[in-house]
Amino acid sequence: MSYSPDAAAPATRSARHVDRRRSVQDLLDEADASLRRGARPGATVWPTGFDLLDATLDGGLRSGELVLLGGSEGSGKTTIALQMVRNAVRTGRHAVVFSFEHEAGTLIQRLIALEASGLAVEAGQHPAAAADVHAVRAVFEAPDPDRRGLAEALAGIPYGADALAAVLDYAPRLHLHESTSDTTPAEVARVLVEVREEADEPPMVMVDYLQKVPLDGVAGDEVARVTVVTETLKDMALELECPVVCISAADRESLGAGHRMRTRDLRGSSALAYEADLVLILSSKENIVSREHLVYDLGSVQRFRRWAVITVEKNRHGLGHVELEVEKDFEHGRFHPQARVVTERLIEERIFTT
Ligand SMILES: Nc1ncnc2c1ncn2[C@@H]1O[C@H](COP(=O)(O)OP(=O)(O)OP(=O)(O)O)[C@@H](O)[C@H]1O
Repeated sequence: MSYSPDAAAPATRSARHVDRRRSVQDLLDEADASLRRGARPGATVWPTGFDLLDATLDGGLRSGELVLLGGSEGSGKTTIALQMVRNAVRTGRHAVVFSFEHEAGTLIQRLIALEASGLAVEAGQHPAAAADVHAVRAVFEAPDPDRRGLAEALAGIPYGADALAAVLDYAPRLHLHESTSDTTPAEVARVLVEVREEADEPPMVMVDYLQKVPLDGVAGDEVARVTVVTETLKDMALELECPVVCISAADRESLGAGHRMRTRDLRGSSALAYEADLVLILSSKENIVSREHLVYDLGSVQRFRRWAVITVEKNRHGLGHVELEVEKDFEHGRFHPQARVVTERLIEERIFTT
């Protein structure tokens, strides 16, 4: 399988599909030969690491899939996507994060805090016993007159040294790309081809976020641009056999009071919904829980605020319209990995705005 960065040019889409014709006989022979070689004829599965989400997705994300992750500002889109990437690289896989939003240093600090929190839980402690993102950032930003280096500096905060060791375990397989207005789809493809060759396997891909991917030479408005970027990223996922997880911004109107975000609210184009294999929408629970759960229990808003609801809006290969919830631990740049099915009734439109 080869993939040229030139193939990211939109005009080549239909041409490549003509060459992709195969008879069912050929495909079955190939699957048979794979099994006889001890290889896997089906798609590679990438567990997200969130137990119930993986169960809903028959194991996790698949090579060739375009996954859209939407949600309101600050709902935790970067956090959950980075955690999925971290879960993949921890199992020995490779990954590339194209970050138009955050600097690499910020993401690394979040990863160290995430590991610290997980280690505290493993040791039977509350996550709060571990250094949080603020404490990790302080280590990175403090002068080190004794020139002790990172490991020793992090040893000064709870679980810091072990958290660094945990990150170092997967660090060679995780690539962070500080993306800019030069990071066109062709550049994304070039980087992915490079990583795929180095790793000798397809990497998981995260794009934060889709509407920021620039396009040269495509006339028209944002709808036209988002359509081409979405189609191109889907093609890339198929050609390079990677799962591509794209964070997607929402239309400004949908962020207003009284609205529960849906796939149709993702900014730019109906192509987003058509091309995606999986659409996940993240919401803070207190914004979308039905009124009766709020009025009789005054403490419930505070409790619901600790939880985020992941709505599986589209799932091309399985059950859709599933509502799961995960507990936030944003102080440590993560969610608790044990998800639950939402038992409260959720609303279509948001009722309370505070
Ligand atoms: N150190 C921290 N302690 C507590 N909360 C934090 C910390 N850093 C970030 N947060 C909060 O964590 C939440 C999730 O951040 P994240 O970057 O994942 O959100 P997002 O949905 O990607 O946001 P955006 O749409 O603004 O990019 C945000 O509400 C943010 O305010």
